[in-house]
Amino acid sequence: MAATSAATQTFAVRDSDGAQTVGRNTWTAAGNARVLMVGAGGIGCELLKDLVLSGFKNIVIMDLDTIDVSNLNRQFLFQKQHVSKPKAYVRTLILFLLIGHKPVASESALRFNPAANIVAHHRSIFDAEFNVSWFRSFDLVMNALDNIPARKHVNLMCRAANRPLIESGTAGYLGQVAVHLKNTILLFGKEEDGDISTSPDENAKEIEDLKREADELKSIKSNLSSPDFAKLVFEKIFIRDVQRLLEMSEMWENRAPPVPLSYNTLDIERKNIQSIATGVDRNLKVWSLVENFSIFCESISILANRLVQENLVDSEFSMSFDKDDDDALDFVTAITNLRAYMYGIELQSRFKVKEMAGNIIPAISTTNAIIAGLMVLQAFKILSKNEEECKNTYLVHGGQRTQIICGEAPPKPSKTCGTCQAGYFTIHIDTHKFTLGQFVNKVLKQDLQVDGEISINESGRMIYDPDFEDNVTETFEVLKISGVNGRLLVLVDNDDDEEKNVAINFFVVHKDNAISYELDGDRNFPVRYVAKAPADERRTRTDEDEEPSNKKTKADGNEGENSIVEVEDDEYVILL
Ligand SMILES: Nc1ncnc2c1ncn2[C@@H]1O[C@H](COP(=O)(O)OP(=O)(O)OP(=O)(O)O)[C@@H](O)[C@H]1O
Ligand SMILES: [Zn+2]
Repeated sequence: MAATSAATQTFAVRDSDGAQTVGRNTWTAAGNARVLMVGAGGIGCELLKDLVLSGFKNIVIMDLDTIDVSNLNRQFLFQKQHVSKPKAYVRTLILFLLIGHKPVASESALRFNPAANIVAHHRSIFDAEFNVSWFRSFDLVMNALDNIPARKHVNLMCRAANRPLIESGTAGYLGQVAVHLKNTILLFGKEEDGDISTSPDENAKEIEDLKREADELKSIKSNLSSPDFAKLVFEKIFIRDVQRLLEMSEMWENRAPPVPLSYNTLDIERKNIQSIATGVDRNLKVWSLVENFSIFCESISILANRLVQENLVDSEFSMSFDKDDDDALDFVTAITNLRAYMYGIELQSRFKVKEMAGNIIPAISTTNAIIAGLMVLQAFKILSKNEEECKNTYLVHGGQRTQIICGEAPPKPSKTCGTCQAGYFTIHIDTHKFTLGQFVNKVLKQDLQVDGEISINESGRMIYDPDFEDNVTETFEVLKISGVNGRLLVLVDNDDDEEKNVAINFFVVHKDNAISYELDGDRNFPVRYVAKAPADERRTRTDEDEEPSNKKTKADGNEGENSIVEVEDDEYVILL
């Protein structure tokens, strides 16, 4: 096959070439490292090529998807005949072209040897068999994903397995590479700021407003089948809500106030317009105010009718926006334009609204290529033990900056972030014998000295809390937390489910005939106990202070170093 030899010639890298380029030590470290690459799409495609060409020899690829025609314009390794094949599988074939070795099929994976040992899984990274022990088998994990849940999951697994993670993302011309080393793991994206506190008066007013709003919406919703439904919605959003806002005069001191629309006037004008543009024009032309009004009325009736029909079958059914649903897009275009008109904002075409509301950001292959390359540079630093030189790297475009690529040291773990502050343990037990009660008393209370109101969740299912002790005599097997990778999240304070309250994660591994338990993990994880204090005790506490009366807070310290610091207005964290 001509293509094969051409590709082989172009891409083959001899050991001596690579060693000369990056230095023998780095080259050897890359060659010896076992790397996991999660996601084989836009970035992954580039990354895989870069890894192989940079001397990496042991790579595991994971991608759950198959190739779509729409991928071909930028995921250059894919060709037309690969459409609908698993991405992971085709990667292997393509590498075969790159370095000229035959793929050998195995059950769920394909591998080939000897220059590079690449295993491809057409699977989701969430699958239970990819557990902590499995993650531990890698020296480095690289994410080339397109969604936050999968990124969070890999982050969690890397923390638990104590493996470095190089994270990536691109959006149009923008891109970023984030390095998550041990103890610097952060969630993808920015930490959220704490809640802004409100006074009791403000709260009462807020509750009253929320109630009024809920009643109003309920009454409108009860008129879904009424011919006046469009009018009811219109009058709420474009008249009453605006009038309420206009009453807050301080809001409009420095900007132009909105002008409420008139249903009746628009309704009369609507009868005079001929027909709304169709076809390409409908998408590209900016509709007039009356056209927007008319399409608003039409589309909302269609959607309301659809909702009524669906609710006959499933009373819980609710609609969500889909950019490819024509009626939904008509509705969103019209209603945003009506609102924009009211505020003197430029109206937009249906096409533009689709791009914005559908969050369509063109994928740019150059950006993916740059980001993949930058990931490999960070990988070199980690593998050649120069971790302190790692940088979170940003590809920026426009604005004030003159440089396109900027780097900064990865941020320190956040003191208020649940993922940063959580403890991660693997516990080896005989799941047929070990009971939940033993876990609570021996592991949590005695060994880790966790105190307070603990509740335990497993994959979203609550299995224990202080008012629900039914399971304490059950074994893990009976509770179906068996096998290789049942994940327990220990939540302290079950008043609210905020993620930051997740204090300790346990990965349960079954061990035949284990007499007691073995616990692997860093016992010096920062937060031992997160609890909400009653509102009147909101202040910074120290060891000497009295415990909040209704909480069994324990500062567990004998060196006087432990202190309870207030991290947010209504919460104490004990730092060890
Ligand atoms: N849980 C997961 N396990 C394994 N692979 C995943 C998981 N979630 C997402 N992926 C993969 O990550 C890749 C992300 O690549 P990319 O952002 O280029 O997406 P794409 O689907 O190829 O392109 P686009 O979304 O732009 O059409 C996809 O191939 C996707 O299948
Ligand atoms: Zn964090």
